[in-house]
Amino acid sequence: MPETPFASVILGNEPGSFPHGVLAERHPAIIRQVRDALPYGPGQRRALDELLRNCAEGTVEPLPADAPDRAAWQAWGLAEYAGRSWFDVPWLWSESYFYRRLLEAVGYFAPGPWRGIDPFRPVKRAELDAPETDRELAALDGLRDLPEPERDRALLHGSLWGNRADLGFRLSAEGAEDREPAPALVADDSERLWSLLPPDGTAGLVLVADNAGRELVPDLLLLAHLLAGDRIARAVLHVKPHPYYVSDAIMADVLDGLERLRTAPGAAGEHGRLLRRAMADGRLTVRAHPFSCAPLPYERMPDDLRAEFAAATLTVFKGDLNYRRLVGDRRRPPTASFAAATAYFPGPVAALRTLKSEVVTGLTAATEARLVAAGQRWRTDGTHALVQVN
Ligand SMILES: O=P(O)(O)OC[C@@]1(O)O[C@H](CO)[C@@H](O)[C@@H]1O
Repeated sequence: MPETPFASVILGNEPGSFPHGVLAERHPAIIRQVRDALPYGPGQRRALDELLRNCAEGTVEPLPADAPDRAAWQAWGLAEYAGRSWFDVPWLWSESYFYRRLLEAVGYFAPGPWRGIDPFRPVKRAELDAPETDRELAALDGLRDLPEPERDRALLHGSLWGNRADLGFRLSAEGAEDREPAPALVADDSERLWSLLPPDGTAGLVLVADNAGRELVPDLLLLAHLLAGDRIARAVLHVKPHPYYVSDAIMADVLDGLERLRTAPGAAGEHGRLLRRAMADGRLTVRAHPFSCAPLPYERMPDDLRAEFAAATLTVFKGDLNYRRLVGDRRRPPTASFAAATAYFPGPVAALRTLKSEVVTGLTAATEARLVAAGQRWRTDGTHALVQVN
């Protein structure tokens, strides 16, 4: 299936641009953070130092011959991009491959004791254990007596704004968490979103998750709320098959999040226990598809994933990176149609995302003009959000 033909693919080779800053500054900062996070041995430290040098000045190197996912990466573009500068290949590709190389450096895929050890786990755990998470969970008790539409809205917005909790983003956006979110969404199709869940409660919802911790917890609460009220019959939660973009959720993070909920007092604990039952009886399943960490737009998804999304009543994509992959990581005007950009998608689809990179579609000209009048930071500073549906 061809990618949307208009608008050029974003590269990271323009000094001063946001993508360039991610490759030149955020990635080295992530390596330094990982180096300090766990007691890695000399071999791992050497490999991390080598990656630090390579990602700033060097070229994309192939994966080792025995890497389990070598064939997949060759097909995803490595065959074409090996030997080129990290800055001259599609930005989305370069970022994804950076995380793959980071896992290589710490021995995540190699036989031995470090296999499967998440280098980002310490930062993810610290966030999940933070007192802010307790406060957010306690706030759920205040929703009990609200009318249903208000509770719907609160839980949807909890999941939406939970996307600000993104540990990679915070590394290069100091104080982002403390900045007030903008009062209005730049696009709001929430009514359409709710209308896609039929009142007979038969819907199957797919939620393509983004970050662990303080984003995944409100995602889980939203699913629990929908299952508890028989608004959906079943849910599938897609997480990443391995650590990615610092705080993206993997299965271990789902288990941590569920445990955090199950052991919380009040309504949060009830939601957690409901989710445990839903997992036991198959109403809630978790998937970790290899394509979830692919360096490609969803337009190029494999057939099995396409069939799964086609069968869902609604698929919800969370977060900035999933948005870039959903609409294509291309330079489009913000008024380009979201419906056209997602026309390839095999079923009803929604995006819940705070804006942390420049890709955006579906804005009205008036909204764009209002935002641009105050500068361009709205596109990347995480203070604005959208709910879009096709
Ligand atoms: O997908 P998320 O967690 O909402 O955001 C991911 C992000 O922090 O990383 C990318 C840049 O590295 C951008 O897409 C965005 O800034």
